[in-house]
Amino acid sequence: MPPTDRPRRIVVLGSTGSIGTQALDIIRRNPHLFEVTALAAGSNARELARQALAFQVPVVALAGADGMSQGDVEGGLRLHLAGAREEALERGQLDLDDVGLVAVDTDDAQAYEPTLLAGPDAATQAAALEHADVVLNGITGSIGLAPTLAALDAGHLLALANKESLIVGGTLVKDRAQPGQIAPVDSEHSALAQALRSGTPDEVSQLIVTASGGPFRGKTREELADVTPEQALQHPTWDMGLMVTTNSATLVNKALEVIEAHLLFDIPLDRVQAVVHPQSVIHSMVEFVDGSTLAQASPPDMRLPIALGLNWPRRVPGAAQACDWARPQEWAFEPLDHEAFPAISLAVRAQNSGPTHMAVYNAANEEAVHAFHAGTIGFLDIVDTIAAVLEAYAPETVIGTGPVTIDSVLSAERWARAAARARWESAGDPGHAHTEAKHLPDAAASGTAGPSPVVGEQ
Ligand SMILES: NC(=O)C1=CN([C@@H]2O[C@H](COP(=O)(O)OP(=O)(O)OC[C@H]3O[C@@H](n4cnc5c(N)ncnc54)[C@H](OP(=O)(O)O)[C@@H]3O)[C@@H](O)[C@H]2O)C=CC1
Ligand SMILES: CC(=O)[C@@H](O)[C@H](O)COP(=O)(O)O
Ligand SMILES: [Mn+2]
Repeated sequence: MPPTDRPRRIVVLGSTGSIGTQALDIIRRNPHLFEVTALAAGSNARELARQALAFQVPVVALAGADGMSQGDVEGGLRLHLAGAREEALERGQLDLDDVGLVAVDTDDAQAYEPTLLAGPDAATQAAALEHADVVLNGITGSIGLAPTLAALDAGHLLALANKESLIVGGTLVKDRAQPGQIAPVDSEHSALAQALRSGTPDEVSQLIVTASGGPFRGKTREELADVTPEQALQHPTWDMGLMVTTNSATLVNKALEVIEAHLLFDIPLDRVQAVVHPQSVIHSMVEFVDGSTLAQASPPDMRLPIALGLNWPRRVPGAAQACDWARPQEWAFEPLDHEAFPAISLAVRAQNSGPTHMAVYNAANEEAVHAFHAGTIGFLDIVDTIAAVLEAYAPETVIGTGPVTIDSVLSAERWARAAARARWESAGDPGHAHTEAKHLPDAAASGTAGPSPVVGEQ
């Protein structure tokens, strides 16, 4: 556990995203508790540079867009740092996403010379920095796996928003973590962790993960056929990044979260259930063996679980607004519609099918979500793609029969991404993508298909 006699040194991975910018707001409001040791982002060099200068961050990491050379990524970051310095010297302040105006001292701006990390492994290197205490993984997607493993191997507390890394890594991630080394940031899992403090493990009867139901709650499968990317991004209660917002609309997010709860809290999958709660005020519940159910409630604001994750296991006073009990309000619950939204039952079957099936599920979903937003496939094709790719997945031919390793997870992912893309790339009729065996990649050739490994190049 990080020391308590000085501010915790925080590494923020995904600092330019929804989780990352809200984390910086918490850090800024609590300088006695936190200081920023490193920031890492994907391609938003401008915002990253402004954050780095405003927070005087010693290490700044940028992956860069696909195909960019390390030199170009670093060069671009240097240019943006110079631009941020110029603006700060001129105005005495910088306006940051979610943080607002931050005053920048002239001498600090002039003297600022951070260490730069650039390229695909930059976030992983930042996660492994020796002098850090806490790594917040707020990267989107299974590209967050290598940084998650690096943070655990370095012995840091891992404040985990990037659920994908736990789900695709499965026991590989769990086995690397010391007890208590992962502090959940996902709102439902933060809620569960808080409620679980009320009883011993053998007193827990089941975990109940709440779901907003997304923007299409109540729609039938037929009604979902023509929904647009714009509609899918209208989340009823949360303001989040594109991937997780789309996943909320398909209920893939809830599917991932059910598996996440199972893995994080060592509860058998058949004792984790999901229920729709449209207000997103109760973030999840734990039912105990005596019939008692404990719920964690707060208005939907990720600053609460982010702050608790950064300061785990202690709370951060004033992190977010509490419920207003003077105001009339209603909290509703309703069962899931598994027919219109089959993502959760699909995930439960996948998790029970083998240790790499959820890596295949997630990779197929990531590809399909990008294709949906590119206008290549329809909304229903997202989960249909996951189902078809899982159906075609033969682990013995794709990854062999040995024990599961990082490399085999990455091979399964590569195969799944290629299999998903084959549905629309070779279909010839992109608007009506569908999977047939002939469209799927040859499993034996999967080692050469798809993007480069996430971890394998370290
Ligand atoms: N947003 C929310 O409220 C919640 C999010 N989560 C989870 O948290 C994670 C982040 O979500 P969210 O903040 O919404 O996502 P966003 O899309 O808003 O942000 C993603 C962040 O990841 C960065 N990134 C992408 N690729 C890399 C890379 N290779 N190396 C380093 N950084 C990279 C992006 O950088 P850039 O912008 O520069 O490309 C950006 O900073 C997801 O796993 C999500 O499921 C969970 C609960 C709630
Ligand atoms: C805030 C958070 O944790 C998100 O993962 C949220 O849960 C998404 O809402 P859904 O319940 O609609 O998936
Ligand atoms: Mn969540």
